Amino acid sequence: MGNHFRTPSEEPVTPQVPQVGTPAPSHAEPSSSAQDRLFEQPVQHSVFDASAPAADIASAEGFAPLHQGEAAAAPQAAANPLFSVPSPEDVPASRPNIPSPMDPAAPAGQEVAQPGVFMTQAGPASGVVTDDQADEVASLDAVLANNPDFTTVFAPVEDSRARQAREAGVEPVILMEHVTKVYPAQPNKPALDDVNLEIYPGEFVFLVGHSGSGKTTLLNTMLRNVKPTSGRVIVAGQDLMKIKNRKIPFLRRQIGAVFQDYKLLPNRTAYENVAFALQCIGKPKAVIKAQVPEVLRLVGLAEQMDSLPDQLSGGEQQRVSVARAMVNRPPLLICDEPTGNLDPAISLGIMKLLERINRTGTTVIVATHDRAMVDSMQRRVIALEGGRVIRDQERGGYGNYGAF
Ligand SMILES: Nc1ncnc2c1ncn2[C@@H]1O[C@H](COP(=O)(O)OP(=O)(O)OP(=O)(O)O)[C@@H](O)[C@H]1O
Repeated sequence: MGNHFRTPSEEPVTPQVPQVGTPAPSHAEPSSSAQDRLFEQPVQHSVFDASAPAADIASAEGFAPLHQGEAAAAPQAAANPLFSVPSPEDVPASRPNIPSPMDPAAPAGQEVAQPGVFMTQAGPASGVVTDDQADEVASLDAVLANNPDFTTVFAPVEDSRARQAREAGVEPVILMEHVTKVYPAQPNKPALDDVNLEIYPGEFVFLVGHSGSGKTTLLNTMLRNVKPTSGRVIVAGQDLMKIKNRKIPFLRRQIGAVFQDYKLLPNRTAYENVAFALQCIGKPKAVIKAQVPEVLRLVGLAEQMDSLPDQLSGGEQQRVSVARAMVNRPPLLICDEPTGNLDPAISLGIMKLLERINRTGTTVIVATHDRAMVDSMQRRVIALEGGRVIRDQERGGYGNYGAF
């Protein structure tokens, strides 16, 4: 997705560097023994500590290969203070800053419209909401809340989770402030237009919107593949507008990336594709030998390690790609239409896999056109339109926009 009008002279803005998810050749930075030691320890993850062994994931309850059945249980993230943001299940679906129809009405003339809020008239000039009006709005709210399609149309821009995290002193993994991107080829049509976002550790976020609404550009700014025209992008404490080129490989090794077209090396086996990601960041052979089979087992490909990509189905190839993205245990996983080439049943498996990875504490961001998936998972949804965030909903569905 999202390769419109790209020219070699424009993107990427930084030198090609090895990164998890985009294997690069052997000029990878040498390993440091400290990093390797860290990699081999049972880790307390920092937001940007990419080093937990895959065995940690395996030990996470229920995080088993897909074919081994269901029941992924609670995440281990709770044991980790840095991943202590409440899970979506723990966060009340209330809408704190949104006036309830049961609240006393604002004095006449002082009603403040909020974006996306289903506003009602405040009632008669006296400011009193009649019981009938309150009942009507309450029942409509209930309908909206229970129907993803309606909910997404009328949903408010919510910030309760962000506020909770902020109050708890947790830093966002991703912070975007007034981010605008104008590609030279389209000077009058910003691909991103004053985007403000906070994404916290452990969140699972869907990014939706029409084709061309800016999803890929937004993900690319997080990876520093695209440098915004203006604004501020902080990823795990690194200011990407100021980061030095030589530090970008370190940034990217903390971010797993999964793409619609898998981006596997065609002449390498599943094992070799995953191993290559570790080789690129200088992991010792012993670590690679231990980690790669483990992570392939976790994605249910224990039997296909020696298969070349063209001997695998689309879903299996995508699982190799997910394995490659997660083998270094990045705290952040960015997925650009990971199910775009897959049929619905296979897509479901990939999404379950991503959800399980998220349950181990990894922040997962998924750009998708998969309406059914977004509706069924009811996670945080950020909707883009014309490069602007038009909806940021703590738990939502796909909505009536963002479809093809
Ligand atoms: N390298 C580029 N040069 C010029 N314009 C670009 C470039 N990349 C993207 N655009 C434009 O920026 C806008 C956003 O594109 P982007 O690929 O981010 O959208 P998207 O939501 O990911 O779309 P899709 O769902 O089709 O992948 C579009 O108008 C697109 O044509």
